[in-house]
Order: sequence, then C-alpha cells, then structure tokens
Amino acid sequence: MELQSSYPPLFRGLRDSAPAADLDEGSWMTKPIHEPDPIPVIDLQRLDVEPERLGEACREWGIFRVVNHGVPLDLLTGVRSHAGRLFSLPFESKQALLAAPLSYFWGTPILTPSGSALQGGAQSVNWVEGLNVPLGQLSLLGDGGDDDDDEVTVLASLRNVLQEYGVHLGRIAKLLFRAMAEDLRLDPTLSKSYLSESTGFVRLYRYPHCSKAGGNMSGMEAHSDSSVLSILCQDEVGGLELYKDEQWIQVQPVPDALIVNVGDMLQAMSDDEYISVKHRVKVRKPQDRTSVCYFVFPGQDSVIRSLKYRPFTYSDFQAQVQQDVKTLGFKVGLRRFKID
Ligand SMILES: O=C(O)CCC(=O)C(=O)O
Ligand SMILES: [Fe+2]
Repeated sequence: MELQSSYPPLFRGLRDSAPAADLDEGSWMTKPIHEPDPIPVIDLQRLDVEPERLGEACREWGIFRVVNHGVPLDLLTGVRSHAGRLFSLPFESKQALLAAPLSYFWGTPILTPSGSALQGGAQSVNWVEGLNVPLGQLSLLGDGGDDDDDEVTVLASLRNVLQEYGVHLGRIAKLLFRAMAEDLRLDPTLSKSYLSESTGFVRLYRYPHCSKAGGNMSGMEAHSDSSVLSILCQDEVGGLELYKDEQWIQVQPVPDALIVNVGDMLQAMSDDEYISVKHRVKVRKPQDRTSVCYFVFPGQDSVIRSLKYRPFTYSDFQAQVQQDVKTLGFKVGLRRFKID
C-alpha cells in the first residue's frame, strides 16, 4: 500500500523527477552566495547609537538582517519545528485540520482576504505549501475539544508558540518602525496609526525539496510584499533571493538572525525613499525548506498620506491587488496609486 504522503498531490510526481522549467526572468543572472553576503546588518540594541544605518539599509537595500533582537534561539527553532511537524502530517489531515481562522494553501502564496487561494493568482505553480495564521484570532485555535484529541493538541501547541512568537515580533516591528518614522520625520500623529502589530499575520511555509541536484524550481515567484514590514525566520537551507541593481542576490541563512524587508505600505509612507524590495524563493536543494514570515500592516482605516501617492488605506490597496490579479494575472501594486 502506498504510504500516505504529506505533500499536496500537485507536488508528488514532479518532486522526484524533472524539475519544473524555470520561467522567471533573469534567473541566469543570480549571483553566487557571497561569504558573507552583502545584506546590511542592524543591531537592534544599537538602534539609538547608530540610527543612520537603518535608514541607509532601507534606502539602499529595502532588506536587512537583524541581530540582538532578543528572541530566544529555542523559540526561533521551536516555531520552525512546529511548522515542520504540521507540514509532515498527511495531506488529507492538513486539509481537515487547518480550517478557519487558519488557511492552508499550496501552489500559490496569493490569498483572498478570507484566506483561500486566489484563483489565477500565480503566474505558474509556486513550489510551496503554507499556513496563514491571523495573529488577532489566535485565541480561537485549539479550544473546544477534549484533551486526548491529537488534533486539538497540535493546534493548541501551535497557538501557544505563535502567541509567544507574535509578542516578540510585534515588539521588534514597533522598535524598528519607531526608528524608521524618526528617520523619515513622519508626522507622529499620522505614524501612530501606520502600524498595527497585533493584527498582523504569520505564515508558515514548507518548500518541498527537489531531489535532482541542480534543480531550479520557483518556490515563490518574484514579488514585493504588501505589508509595512515583513520579518522572516528561515532554516539553514536557503533559497531567498532579492533583486538589486539588475541582479538576483542570494540571501545566506544565518542562524539566529531575522531578515526584515520593507513592504509596499512603508515605501508609500516614505514617499518612495525606502524600497519595497523585489524578492523570490528558489528551490535548488534536495532538502525541504521551512520558513516563518510575520507581516505587519497599517491599522484598519488608517489613511496613508504620501507626496507620491493619492491617499489610500490598506484595504483599498488590497482590493486593487485582488482585482488586478484576477483580471490581469499579476499584482500591479503601488503604481496604481501613484500621482502622475
Ligand atoms: O519564505 C521566504 O523566504 C519568503 C516568503 C515571502 O517572500 C513571502 O511570504 O512574502
Ligand atoms: Fe515576500
């Protein structure tokens, strides 16, 4: 009898045979991993001492590594191993277990506001499965069953670890955003509503391995994030790449460091001074990759005011992205709101 597979059927046959053709633009221009790579490093405990480093990283790169962030190492590894355990459940169990307010998706990272995969959202298959967890609704997870129920236990322990993780990531987002708002001289009465750290969400990802050495699949196609900030915790496998100066640069996994990137909302708030960096994930290794990404957004109804864009809320932005993806097949993004 065939062993129950944890992989979505879409990935099963292909995973061990031919790598999918890679149609991304510029993949042949990827720079080899630098030792160490050139991504700027921000020491969270020195934000006050050298504030200019943060502004420079956001203007030049739109992405940086954070060290001395105060998240215990065993919490970082704990969150990733929870993700690994969840994804290794049989596919059918994940479909049954990971229901609202969670959403389980695969083949595309583009979801509707209610959490289901947006049809036609991806240009081609994205070699990834994910779990979307709205932090504001964590308390709904894992209640209502008896203690012997395995599924309830899995969800309850996910809730506990993400609650602790969410508090740390909210703290880091607030610290970074306060320093950025100062660097940008944002009006403090406006900037207060520009970050709603408790209503962000966390996404857990597994990128199934590609057992052919030298494989080159698209784990997540090139995109910019719609968030204010995104904060990534990844395992040691690697695969994240960013686009800078017309080249793709591989981001080297560094144990214990977090990767932060500027999202579209922050680029608008900064009048385009900060860059919402274009990035993607490549699957090149014969190992599954696990990553956990925290996304933080502006407060609901908070109007973003910018010299470069007409006033808009995050909901306006999200609705426009959904419409573009449905009708055009891709996200147009900030350009839709630009003042000509
Ligand atoms: O898994 C990663 O390294 C990146 C994920 C990502 O870019 C995203 O979720 O927007
Ligand atoms: Fe992203």
